[in-house]
Amino acid sequence: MTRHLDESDIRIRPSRRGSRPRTKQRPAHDDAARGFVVGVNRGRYDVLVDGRDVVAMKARELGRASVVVGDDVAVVGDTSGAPGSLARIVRVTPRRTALRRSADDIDAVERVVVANADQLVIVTALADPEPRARMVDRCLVAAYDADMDALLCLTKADLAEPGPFLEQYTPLDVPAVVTRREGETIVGLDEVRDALTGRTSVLIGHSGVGKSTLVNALVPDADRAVGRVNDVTGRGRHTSTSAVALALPGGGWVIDTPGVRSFGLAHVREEDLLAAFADLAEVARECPRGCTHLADAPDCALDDWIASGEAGPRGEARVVSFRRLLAHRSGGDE
Ligand SMILES: Nc1nc2c(ncn2[C@@H]2O[C@H](COP(=O)(O)OP(=O)(O)OP(=O)(O)O)[C@@H](O)[C@H]2O)c(=O)[nH]1
Ligand SMILES: [Zn+2]
Repeated sequence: MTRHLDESDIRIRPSRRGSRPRTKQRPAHDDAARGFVVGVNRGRYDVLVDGRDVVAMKARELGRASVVVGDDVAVVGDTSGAPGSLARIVRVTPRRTALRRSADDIDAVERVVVANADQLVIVTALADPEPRARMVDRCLVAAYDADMDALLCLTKADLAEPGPFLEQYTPLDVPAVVTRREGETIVGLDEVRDALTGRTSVLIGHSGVGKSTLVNALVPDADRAVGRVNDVTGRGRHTSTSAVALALPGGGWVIDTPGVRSFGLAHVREEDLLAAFADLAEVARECPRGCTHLADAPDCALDDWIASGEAGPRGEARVVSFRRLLAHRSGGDE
């Protein structure tokens, strides 16, 4: 890993650059190591530093700033990773993406759940349990709000055809991978692996959809990847509800979110979601101020676009899908 510079580096660096040696009195931490947060456990952070699993706490100077799985951090102190050692996180690099949730659909105070992930993998069974379109929509909203890509992972195709369910997402261009069980093997894993390799992916899904089955197939030595998990499949796998990052053998990370089954989306504004649909955002520039862009919004430019025929069938389908997502921000998962 290379040393990086961020704003705080620049701010604290003494102006007389050439004239080191380092003084003892400033807390600049320019000797800090760079780390990647792979787990959070009751105020302790599992941080990967140069391939070592280091346990760290937040330095007091970070105050109430949050540190979450996926964060790129600077650590000082004992970064040996030796048993009983404890390092300190002194800095969090500005996040590229931030997956957020509100406590519920009314509480607009959100918190970040995972940082810097590239895509949200929405794991849904095609049957047993029945797929929940509304929950998928809500995950899509969360992904787009986070500036992440979305990937549908439809499991149990041995029990039901993916076609009808998948069609709902065609206008949104959500990519999908489909898996099924044949005897003891899961077919379709290669496609899943291709979609995940080299990227940081957050997996989310309701209980019973086959998420653990997937994680175990993708990360055979999930235990060692984080250096602290003792039972990958059983209960008690993670006593906390926080996320954990597992290294993929071919590169990239899978972030499992055992406690995160749904998202409060109160913090997501129309414009946040609209930004993920460049074509619609362009049209909506003509909207009246404060337009909600919902079906009942007066003079919404999206309606004119459809009425004029300019949108075409595909544009119209996109508007309908976009509005469905907007509407599903509230009202829970069911
Ligand atoms: N028919 C079928 N069953 C599957 C498939 N994938 C997983 N299962 C079964 O579905 C059940 C649930 O799988 P898990 O991997 O435990 O599901 P999970 O989403 O991790 O659920 P929790 O562990 O409760 O969070 C298990 O009995 C699996 O064997 C599949 O592709 N087809
Ligand atoms: Zn509008």
